[in-house]
Amino acid sequence: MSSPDLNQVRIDISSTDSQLLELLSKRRKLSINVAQSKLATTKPVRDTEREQQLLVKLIEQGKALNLDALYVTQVFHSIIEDSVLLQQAYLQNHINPETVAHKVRVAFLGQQGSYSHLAAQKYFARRAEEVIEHGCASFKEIINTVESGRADYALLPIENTSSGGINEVYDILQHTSLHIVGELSVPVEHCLLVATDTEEHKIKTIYSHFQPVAQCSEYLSTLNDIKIEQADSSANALEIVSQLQRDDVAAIGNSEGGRLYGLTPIQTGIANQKQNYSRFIVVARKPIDVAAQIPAKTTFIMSVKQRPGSLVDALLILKQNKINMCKLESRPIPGNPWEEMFYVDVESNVDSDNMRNALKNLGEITTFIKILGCYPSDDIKPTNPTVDS
Ligand SMILES: O=C(O)C(=O)C[C@]1(C(=O)O)C=C[C@@H](O)C=C1
Repeated sequence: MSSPDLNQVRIDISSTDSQLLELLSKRRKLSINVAQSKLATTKPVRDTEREQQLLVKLIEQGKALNLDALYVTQVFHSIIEDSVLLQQAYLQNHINPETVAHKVRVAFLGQQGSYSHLAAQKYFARRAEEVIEHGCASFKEIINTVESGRADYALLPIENTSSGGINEVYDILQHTSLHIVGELSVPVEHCLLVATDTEEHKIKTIYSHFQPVAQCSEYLSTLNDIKIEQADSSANALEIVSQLQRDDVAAIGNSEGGRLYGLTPIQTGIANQKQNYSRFIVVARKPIDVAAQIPAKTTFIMSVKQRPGSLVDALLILKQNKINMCKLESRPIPGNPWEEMFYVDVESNVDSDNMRNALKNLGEITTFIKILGCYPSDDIKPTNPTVDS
């Protein structure tokens, strides 16, 4: 048998890919139709039972076509995630028409290639056709840029799965007039990046923002005689190393950002936790409404009376109203030694009856309470198909 002609096979592959794209686009239009129908019925966007039925059927059909179950599941998890995000965006635009914009100005920490820059690109890819980027040198500058109207949104990293909460951001939230309008989690894959053809044992100085240093502490402790030089951001570290062009310096950063500065990774996956994620919040001058069909989160801050059990009493109010708390952080209140401000994230829409009731009751027993924002939850967990094997 003569072997297939590569050029012809490639032409056939390209044509099949075009058909796949057309089908994906057709499916997306159907997702919008679903969203329109849910708008009228207020049914939730997510229907995991339907997803499970879909996946089981698709796995079965896939088997008959020689496609393995894992592959089919992965492809359709990604298709369904897109469908959910698309529907959520449609419903959010419908309920907040004033936020629909062709062009948005976004402030973030650092410059091109920083994790915040990559997160901003990811978040706004679905929300605006044009993003005007506004890199800032500090969190204060970011907040100021949005408060003064020079940018529409800011992205702030709030916590990381390795190094925990970012205190400076929590403290800033106590005083800003901005509101949380969104969140997103991005995988943080730290690498050791270099500008020349060098090796790990030759590195004497590592440039990095202090957060990656904390997140990679275990790897860094295995290196001998290393000096850590602090940079303003991860991207700033990449820029310095790119300018120095030395065999004995390296930066901690992500490989995508490194590419922008002509750097190559010599070690990958150097974070303490292999599943290293950063969660960002998106803030704006005006609060938004969250459609009832979408899972929402509300963030509020509160301080309680200095007496036994006051925090427990506050949390019991959430329990009595069947509200799940997904985060609790405490930070000192400047000028009030040993008093704490509590940051609470709950899985609830601020406009729901339960949440209104809880906030009313909390108002009666707390010494201070302020809602920082209500926003769509970023957490789209893939549905598990029940596969009989
Ligand atoms: O069928 C629905 O209700 C949809 O919203 C569509 C769809 C899908 O894309 O297939 C998306 C989200 C739901 O969780 C289930 C299925």
